[in-house]
Amino acid sequence: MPWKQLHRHVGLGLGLLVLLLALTGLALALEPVRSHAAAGGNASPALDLPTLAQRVQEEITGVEEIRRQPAGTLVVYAFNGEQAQAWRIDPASAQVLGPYQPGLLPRWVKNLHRQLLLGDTGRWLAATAAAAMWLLSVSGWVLLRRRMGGWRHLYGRVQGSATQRLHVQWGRWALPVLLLSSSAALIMAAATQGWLDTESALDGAAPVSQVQGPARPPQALTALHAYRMQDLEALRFPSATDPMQNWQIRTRQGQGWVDRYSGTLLAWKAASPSQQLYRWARWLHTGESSLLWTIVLALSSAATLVLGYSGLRLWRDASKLATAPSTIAHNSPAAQAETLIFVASEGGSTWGFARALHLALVSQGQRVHSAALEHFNDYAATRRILILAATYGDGQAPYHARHVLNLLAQRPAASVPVAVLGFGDRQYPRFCGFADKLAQCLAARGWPRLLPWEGIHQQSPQEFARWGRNLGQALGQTLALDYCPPLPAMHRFTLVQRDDYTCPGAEPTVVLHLQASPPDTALPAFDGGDLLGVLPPGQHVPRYYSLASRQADGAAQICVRLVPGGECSSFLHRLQVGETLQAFVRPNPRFALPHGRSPVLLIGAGTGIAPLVGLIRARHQRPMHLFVGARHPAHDLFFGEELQAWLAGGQLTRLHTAFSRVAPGRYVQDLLHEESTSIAALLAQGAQVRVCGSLAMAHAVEQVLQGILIRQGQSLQDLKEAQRYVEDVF
Ligand SMILES: Cc1cc2nc3c(=O)[nH]c(=O)nc-3n(C[C@H](O)[C@H](O)[C@H](O)COP(=O)(O)O)c2cc1C
Repeated sequence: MPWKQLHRHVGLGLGLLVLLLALTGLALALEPVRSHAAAGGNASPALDLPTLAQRVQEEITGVEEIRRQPAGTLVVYAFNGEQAQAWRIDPASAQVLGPYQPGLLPRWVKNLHRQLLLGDTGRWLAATAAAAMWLLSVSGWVLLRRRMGGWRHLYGRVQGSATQRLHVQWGRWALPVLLLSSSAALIMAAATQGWLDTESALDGAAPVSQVQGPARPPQALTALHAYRMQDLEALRFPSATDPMQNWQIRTRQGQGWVDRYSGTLLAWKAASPSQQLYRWARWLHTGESSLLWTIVLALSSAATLVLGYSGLRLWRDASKLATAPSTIAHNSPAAQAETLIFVASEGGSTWGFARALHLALVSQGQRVHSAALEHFNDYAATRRILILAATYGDGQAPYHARHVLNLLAQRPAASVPVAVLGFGDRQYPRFCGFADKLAQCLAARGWPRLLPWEGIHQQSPQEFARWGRNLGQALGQTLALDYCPPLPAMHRFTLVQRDDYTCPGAEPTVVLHLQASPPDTALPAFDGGDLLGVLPPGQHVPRYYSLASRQADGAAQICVRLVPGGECSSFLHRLQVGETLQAFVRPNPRFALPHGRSPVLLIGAGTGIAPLVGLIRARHQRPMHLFVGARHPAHDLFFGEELQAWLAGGQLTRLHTAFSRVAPGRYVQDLLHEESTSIAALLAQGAQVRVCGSLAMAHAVEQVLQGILIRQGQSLQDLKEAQRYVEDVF
């Protein structure tokens, strides 16, 4: 079932109605909290039922009925001569507390909630909103499970943008409650339509007493002693003028008649299953007799507002990103195209890359057809197939392409060469896992390979352009793929300080201290390890640099090595104090440290030290061990002075350094080898590991740590899956 479409269409179509009911539901949930507070003021124990009835009868003339409201408030209805009266009474003494006046505003809100002040039509609309909420909850669960990679990971760390995280985090706590509450609302709506027997009035054929004599006072009615006060819903007194009438009682369990002359039970009618169901539904939906549940309901109503807001933003972002094949210009019919492009995408961004590739090939004079991956096929005219595939969950396919591997495994290979390009993120344990599986499956089935499969990290425009050049070579053409996914809003930063490092025989490096231009209230809060996307003047492709500081540190610090011919690094190296640049912050929540006391192993080399410094700055109050590689202690140990100060102050527990240009010439992986015993001990204590640096360094580090872990009966994959081992690789 297309759950995403269902969730989206119901949310967009009926969202306003659901939000109105959520708002009024929130107001109504606060009302029982108020009456609980009012009823809970008296700490003395409540009277038993016969005593209460006796005292009420003595104190109030013309008593007809005592009702106990779900929150515990007792109301006595009496008819004094010509006038109907209602009094609130104290459950502990039966004394009159004052006249009973239900508030007008809560009644108005209740009407708005139940029938939108529109009578029968409104009741149907409210029922529709309940059904919409139910559908949103069910589809939300399915989508949540899919996004998190299974039920087991449902409450694990959430990935994605701030809005995605907001939607998932609120959703996974609120959904169970919203599902229960909307199911209950549907049952209540069925009852309102008369499809369910709820029978709440004290009526029915009243049995007649067989005994004669004087009527007994309430305390002498033996049957009345059997009922608990907390179960009572209503007790109706027999009429003083009609000797045939008896006592009637209604409790949660059912209703009965007590003989006014003998005090025995004349008849008892237990609540039917549909009445019980209705009671449960009312309890679940209104939380009326439980303060705790009322608070939970109020919170879930508030969550609906947050979910509505974040859902709308997600929809807006997705519709900006998604480029369905129908909106791709020059999309030739599949059977006539020389090049077929198949796309697997969950969030839509891969479609942007596909579109750029499509247009670039069309501009070379090719006939190109782009389609979603589940339409994978080949035709007589097909000369090549290009697959662009994102990875989701834990190395899995985007949902729409979930059956593609089975499909490929069943079909015979054609002689058409195929290239697979993955889109993913190296911080996930299975980088581009789905593209990898696709490439393996195609190779196993015997499809010729146009290019070795490759993975693009974090939608990097540079990596995409490089792959384009390789593809061009394979096709004997020049292919310039100049595409960058839509960027977030830019902010202006001013350079306030620069620390230059020059190392003989190596490219210079600079640490830049940048301050957002005041007053920039729209700049999101950032942490060490998040990324700064810098846009050099006249360019539209950003370069990402890890942040070595938090917003609380006053300036955004980045560490930039000059890349020969690199436009962005050259621009940053030329930047002088007082000059400005355009940049934005991209959150990197996977790299952040989770709360806890377990030790932390920070491993990095070169400019890779920057995000690790950002983590140390956050003063995590836990053992922090830094392993860092550089060329020479005097030339390129970035943040060297700060590191010494943090070591002296205890913010950093141990600092291990390896210098490649100082005899005997060691790298960070050599350090890890030497310290393998202490590292093994830290890992056994549940250490968190963060690694940052070049791909080559990250591989070397992985190998050493894998060796240590195997001796402990663990593997690096275990650590990655537990998100204890996270890499930030460039
Ligand atoms: C919930 C979630 C899970 C992800 N899982 C993986 C993964 O297991 N491996 C990987 O390489 N990338 C993973 N990614 C990163 C995406 O594949 C990457 O951002 C991709 O560019 C998204 O493309 P799309 O917008 O077309 O779906 C995940 C992203 C999210 C939000």
